Amino acid sequence: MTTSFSSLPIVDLSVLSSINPSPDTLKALSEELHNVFATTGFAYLVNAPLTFSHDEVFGLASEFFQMEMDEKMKLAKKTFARSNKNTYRGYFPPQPGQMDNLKEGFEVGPPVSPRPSPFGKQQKFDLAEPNVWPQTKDPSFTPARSRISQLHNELQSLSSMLLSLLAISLHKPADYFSSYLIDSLSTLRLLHYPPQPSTTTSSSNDDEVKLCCTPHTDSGILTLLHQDPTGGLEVLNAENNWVPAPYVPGSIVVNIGDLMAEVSGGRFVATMHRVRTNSGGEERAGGEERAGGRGRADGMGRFSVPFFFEPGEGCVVRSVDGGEGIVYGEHIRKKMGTWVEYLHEVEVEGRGMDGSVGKAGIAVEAF
Ligand SMILES: O=C(O)CCC(=O)C(=O)O
Ligand SMILES: [Fe+2]
Repeated sequence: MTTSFSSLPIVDLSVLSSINPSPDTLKALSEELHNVFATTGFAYLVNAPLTFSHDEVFGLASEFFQMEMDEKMKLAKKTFARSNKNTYRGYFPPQPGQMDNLKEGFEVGPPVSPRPSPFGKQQKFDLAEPNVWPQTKDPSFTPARSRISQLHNELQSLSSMLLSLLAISLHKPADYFSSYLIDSLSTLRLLHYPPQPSTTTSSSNDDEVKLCCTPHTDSGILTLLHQDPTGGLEVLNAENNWVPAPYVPGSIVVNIGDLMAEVSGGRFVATMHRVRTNSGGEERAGGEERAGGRGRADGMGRFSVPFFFEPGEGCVVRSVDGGEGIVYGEHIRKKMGTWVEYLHEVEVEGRGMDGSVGKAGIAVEAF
C-alpha cells in the first residue's frame, strides 16, 4: 500500500560508483530502496553511475523531435504507417484526439537485438524486432544514435544493479533476478509533450486540471525516468492527493511497475502517476539551467526520457513467495490488449508519407 507521503524521497547512489563497496553499505542501500518502494513506490535517485548529463539526454530527445514530420513518420510503428514493418520499436505521433495524453515518442530497444522468441514473429507485435533509426541524408544523427544506444546500455546496467539490491532486500541472493536480463526487452522512450494551448482542459479530471499524460501505473518491473525542468509529474498518495514530483537537478526518478509489485509479493507498490501540463510562465519554474542545451528553444514543450526495464519475452516472472508465475511476453501483450492506460484505440489523423493528412487507423500505444 502506498502511504500518505507529501514529497518523494531522495536516494543517494554514490556507493554504486565506488570500486569496492562494503557489504554493509550495499545492505543499507538495499534496505533504503526497499523502504522507498514499500511506501511511496517512487524516489529521486542522485549520483547514479551514469556518464550522461541532463543536458545531453534532453539534447538527444530534442534533436530527434526537431526532425521533419515526414522523416519521423518513416520510423513510425506499423499502427501509424501501414507500409512500415516495425511494430514495437520506433516513432509514435501525437494523437490529436487525445488532448490529455498529447505526446510523441520514439522507442528504442536493446542495442543488440534480443533473440527472436518462438512465438514473437507470428504475433501482431514483434517484441524482439530490431531498432529503427533515422536515415537522414544529413549524417548528423549518427552520433546521437550511438549515444542513445549507450544511454540504453547504462540504464540497463543501473537497472541490473538496482534489481540485485532489491533481491537482497527481499532476502534473496544478489543474482536472484539475473534471468530477467536474458534477452531483456527494455525500452528507452524519448518523449516530447508539445506545448498545449492554454484553453485545453482535461475531460478526465473533475477539477479540470490540464494533463498531457493521464493517470496510470507502469506495467513492468522498474522505470528510470529523466524529466526535464519543465515540471508537471505528479504522484498519487494514499489520501488520493496528487503530490508534485518537480525537477531535481541531476536526478533520475525511479518507480516500481505492476509486475514488480507482484514479484515482491505485494511488498512494493506500483504508484499511480500523471503529468500535468504547464503552460506559459510556469514552464521554466523548476530549473535555472534549461536542460537540453543543443538547439533547445523556449516554448518547445516538455521532454522526458523514461527507461522501462523489461525481462525477456520468454522469461517466467513469479512472486518471491512462489506461485505459478507468468511469461513476460504474455504479461506485456495482455497489458497492451486490455489495459485502458496502455491502449489508446482511436482513429487518429495521421500524416501520410506524401504529407497528406488522413485516417491512419487504430493507434495503439504500448505501456
Ligand atoms: O513524462 C513523464 O514524466 C512520465 C512519463 C510516464 O509516466 C510514462 O511514460 O510511463
Ligand atoms: Fe509512467
